[in-house]
Amino acid sequence: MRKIVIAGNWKMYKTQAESLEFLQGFMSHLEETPQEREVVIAAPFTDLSILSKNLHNNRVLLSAQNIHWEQEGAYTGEISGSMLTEIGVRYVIVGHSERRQYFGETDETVNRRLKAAQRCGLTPILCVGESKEQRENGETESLIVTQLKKGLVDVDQQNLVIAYEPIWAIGTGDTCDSPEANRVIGLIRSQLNNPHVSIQYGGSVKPNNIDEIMAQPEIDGALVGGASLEPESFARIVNYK
Ligand SMILES: O=C[C@H](O)COP(=O)(O)O
Repeated sequence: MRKIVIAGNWKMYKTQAESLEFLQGFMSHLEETPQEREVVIAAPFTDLSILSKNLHNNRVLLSAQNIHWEQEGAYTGEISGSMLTEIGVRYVIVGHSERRQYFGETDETVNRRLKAAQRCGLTPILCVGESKEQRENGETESLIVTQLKKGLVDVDQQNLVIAYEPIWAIGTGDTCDSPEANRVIGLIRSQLNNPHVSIQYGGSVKPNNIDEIMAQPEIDGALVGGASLEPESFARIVNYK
């Protein structure tokens, strides 16, 4: 059975005070959210602890946006899995295109982070997706197959979510056509050895396109950036029809 997972990725937005203000506006909207939909917020490290203390039930699960592959050590600026699980974090985003583009993330480091997350019981959300240039050159399929093949070496597919995020659709308002997102997600599924892995779509998901995206048979959720920052907008997304 594939789970529906709707995750908001706050990226480098929201102080602690702003994150609590968000919760105040957001939680009441969840009364109408079907129980089987998993709602996740991937907040900056500094917000996770205070959010955890203010989320008194498991209706909203917390995610980090990165994790180091070692359990501890001299790795200035990094965070370990046990530091995250200790404060109640359940998910971690791994291999987001912004980490690949700006911080030197490779399929090999993605693989190490995925395994580290699973070792301490976190569910990783592995991001894959092509750039505009790669799409125009007809490289979408081969790129994604490579990202999966290298990223998933020795990774347990029983505890994994994948997000298909075409880079050209991120933060641009230029959403990938839903049938096309459905097709690529079908291709991703064909590369996996567990048919129950949930696969999200990400890239300019908004209140006005979520219904259409979630109507696609292969799409099991969304990874939402900008539209997850406002309570009403993210609520409309998690409460899609
Ligand atoms: O992780 C989320 C994605 O990068 C999508 O961001 P966006 O919804 O602002 O396009």
